[in-house]
Amino acid sequence: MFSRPGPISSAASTPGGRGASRDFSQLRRLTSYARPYLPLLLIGIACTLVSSGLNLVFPGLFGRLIDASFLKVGSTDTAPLDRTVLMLLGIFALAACFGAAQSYLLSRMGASVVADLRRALFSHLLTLSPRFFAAHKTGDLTSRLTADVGTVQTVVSTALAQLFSQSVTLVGGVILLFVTSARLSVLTLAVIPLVIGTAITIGRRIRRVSRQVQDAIAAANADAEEAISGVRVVQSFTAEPIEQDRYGTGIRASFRAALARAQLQGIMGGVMSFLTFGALAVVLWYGGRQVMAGDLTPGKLISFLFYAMQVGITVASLTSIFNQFQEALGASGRIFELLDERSDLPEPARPHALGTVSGRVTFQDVSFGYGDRDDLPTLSDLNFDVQPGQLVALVGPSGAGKTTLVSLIPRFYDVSHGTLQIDGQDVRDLALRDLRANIGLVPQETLLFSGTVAENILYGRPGASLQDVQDAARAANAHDFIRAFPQGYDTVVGEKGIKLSGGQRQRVAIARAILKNPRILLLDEATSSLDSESEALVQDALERLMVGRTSFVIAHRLSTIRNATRILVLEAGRVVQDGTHDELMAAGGLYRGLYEMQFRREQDPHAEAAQPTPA
Ligand SMILES: Nc1ncnc2c1ncn2[C@@H]1O[C@H](COP(=O)(O)OP(=O)(O)OP(=O)(O)O)[C@@H](O)[C@H]1O
Repeated sequence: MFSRPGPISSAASTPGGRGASRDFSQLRRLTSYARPYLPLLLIGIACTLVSSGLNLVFPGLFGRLIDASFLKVGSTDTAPLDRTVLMLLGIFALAACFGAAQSYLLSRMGASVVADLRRALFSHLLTLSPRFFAAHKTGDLTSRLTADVGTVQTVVSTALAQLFSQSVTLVGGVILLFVTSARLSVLTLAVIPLVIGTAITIGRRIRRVSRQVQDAIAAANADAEEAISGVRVVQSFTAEPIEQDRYGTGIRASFRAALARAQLQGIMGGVMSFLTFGALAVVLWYGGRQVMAGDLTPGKLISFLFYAMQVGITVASLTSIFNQFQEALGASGRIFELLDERSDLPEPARPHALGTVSGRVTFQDVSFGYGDRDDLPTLSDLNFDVQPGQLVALVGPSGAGKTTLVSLIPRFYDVSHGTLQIDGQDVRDLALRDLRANIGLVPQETLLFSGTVAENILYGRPGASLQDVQDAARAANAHDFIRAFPQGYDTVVGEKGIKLSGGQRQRVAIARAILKNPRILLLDEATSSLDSESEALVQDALERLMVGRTSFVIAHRLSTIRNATRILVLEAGRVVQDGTHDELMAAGGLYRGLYEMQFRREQDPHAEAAQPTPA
């Protein structure tokens, strides 16, 4: 699920001016997600104030109880004891109620904020361009959606609640310490800088090692994800030991880092508890002398000890909350970075209305490069005009740029030079939604989504009637095999459609495109060998799909090439030949060579097995 974190993981906050101001702006941004839940937050804080305040009453009452009752040995008047214990019970009950309300309200706010954040992040991801996805690992993106948002969730829901309650306890506790005994307070508070110092120094190292644990687990997970999704390849190569080794190495690294973290946590726990209890011992020693001298009542000393313990525990937990906040800031940095990612396909400020599309497609002086090889554009000087309803076959050697050309039409990439027009309008002047609503894509690798057959077809036009779905399936030669399934259209296709055969998947994808009814069709014919009956069914469905639409077909089949109104022959990103089958055959050159090679292979599939395909 998680991949190795990208280089951006250094977004974790750093001490110092710029880091601190970035932390602050991140915190502000994070809190902006809490704004819709302000009432929840305010009521939650109010509950926190009440429950923490009530908890602070307990040590004082306890001290009073000791002075009023326990020290009066032999007294039969138990009324003060009864009253105080009743009050204590009442206070504990009230504090518990308010504490529960506080925990629920703040957790609810945290869960809501995080759900909003996840939704915003996912919706935003869907707007980004293929260029972005080519540069980021899926595992890294899903890890931000799950692990990073999860880290923020822990902090927003639990640590935030604790931060409020502990802060109240700390401030109240320190005031009450001074009220109880100013001298003892000074003595006790001298330890606090030591506690904070230890927590911060060791805490920082724990955070570093925690990050190593996370990184190592993320890396191991990325390996596991790859091995599991490619389990057939792993098994067919009997490569299980290699994968076990790879995963084992990652897990060993995470184990070592986890051990180091456990050591540091052990040391921190020991030092903290020694400091806390050591301070209490000193207080007991000094306070005991004051009691003996009659400067302090025993009850007050006990109250003081309780307050000191409360303050000590609060300081320790505040330091751990501080560390959690630091982690959450790092994680939210990774999230905001994605949210700030802008698509490199800007939407026009005032999109032109597209209206009813006839399907004319014009390439004018189009050049295009992916940007990583500036000197070598992938496509150069493309000039052609395709009339509505024409079938254009794209042929050419592997790597010539056929797929790239086709992906410019739905604006998966923007042209580097020139213009690409649909019905005479530059695609960059159209709203992406309008443009893509008119384009149907049937890729070589058919991708179905987990869900039922019907849901997959409906993807083409959500809200279509069952009758429309069935008509589309019929036209795609898919109806009969779907009907033959025990669950019919409700058959679950499995992840990526794994439960269907290759030919069945293709026909469902064709039905989906038919239901969408686009004016322009982009088709990458599958090269995977289907048996001839299945291939004939797919071919027949495709032909029906293409009728009346402008179709660009990355052609692998002779029949498509022959039927095409026009054939564009690409070589190294340029159209080197353009014409009908007959014209190009007569002209000789690359097309004729490719055609004859494929023709020979179709006659005798074994003869040219080692040769590249025409398309
Ligand atoms: N996302 C990408 N980023 C960078 N370069 C790419 C990308 N996709 C393709 N290329 C490069 O662009 C060139 C054209 O690739 P393209 O996939 O368009 O060729 P093709 O003619 O469709 O090949 P094939 O018939 O083998 O599918 C190749 O050199 C390829 O390496």
